[in-house]
Amino acid sequence: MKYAQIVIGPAGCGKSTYCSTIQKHGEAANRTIEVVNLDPAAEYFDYSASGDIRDLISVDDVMEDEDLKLGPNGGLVFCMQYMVENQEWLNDLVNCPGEDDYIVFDCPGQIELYTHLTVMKDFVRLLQQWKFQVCIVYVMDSHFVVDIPSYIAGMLTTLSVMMNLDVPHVSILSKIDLLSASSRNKVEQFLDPSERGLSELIDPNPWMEKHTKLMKKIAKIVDDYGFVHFMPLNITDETSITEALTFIDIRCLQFGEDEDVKTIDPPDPVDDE
Ligand SMILES: Nc1nc2c(ncn2[C@@H]2O[C@H](COP(=O)(O)OP(=O)(O)OP(=O)(O)O)[C@@H](O)[C@H]2O)c(=O)[nH]1
Ligand SMILES: [Mg+2]
Repeated sequence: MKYAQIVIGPAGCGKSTYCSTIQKHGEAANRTIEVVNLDPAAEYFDYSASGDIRDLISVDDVMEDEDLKLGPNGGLVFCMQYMVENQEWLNDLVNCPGEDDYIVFDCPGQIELYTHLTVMKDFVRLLQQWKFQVCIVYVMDSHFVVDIPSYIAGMLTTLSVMMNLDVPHVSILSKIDLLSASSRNKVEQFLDPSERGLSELIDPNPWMEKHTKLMKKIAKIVDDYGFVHFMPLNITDETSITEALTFIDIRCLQFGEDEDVKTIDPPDPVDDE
């Protein structure tokens, strides 16, 4: 079996940093984790890439094409589509890296690629056809989830990606090391709410009664179904990196487990109400 983490998330959230952190962590543990750059507009990353979409096509190539007349965003989508249509090149790319078949794909930061366009779905299906066990690692900057409404909004974005891509999934909260102590406490509270759940953390707002009610309902659904699993990642703390990688390996990829056991546990059943 082969394993693939597809690392996605908004621009600047820390995807490339996550990839290099995981690769270095693997090296220290004597484990080979290949990283492939799939961002055709990438300018800087500090991992050692065993493959790079820019060897096939780059956004600059596309934007210079006088027939296509595409800007940076359209150009990027074009590059991704071009890549999945070039299956032979892609197959060589995923077969090329070293002996171990554990690949982390560093993807672009354009959210539409994951929420409603089909190109990443096509990419996932190709990897599955090539016998990869695939999971999505959705990176989210923890600074954007330090209050309850944004935390819930973050969950909903993650949920829409989950529904579009339809493979095991974890959300990594990045840049935890940069949070103030009070913001870190808040995030910890959201991640591990009391038994009464996330919905109880929402303060009533008399000026936005309807809005508060809606948020409580959404939070209740999130509580009940446990749809989205957020995992904090502090890249300065080896224990935190180990915890994140272990969660992904075991819960999302079944890496290192018996070949027979390949299913993810369904969420706990809830009553219809
Ligand atoms: N301290 C700290 N800095 C981080 C962390 N994650 C990312 N950064 C910094 O945030 C900036 C953006 O990080 P990248 O890893 O390039 O983000 P990205 O998601 O790959 O960005 P795009 O590819 O442009 O979408 C860089 O300056 C990183 O050094 C983190 O967990 N801790
Ligand atoms: Mg990047």
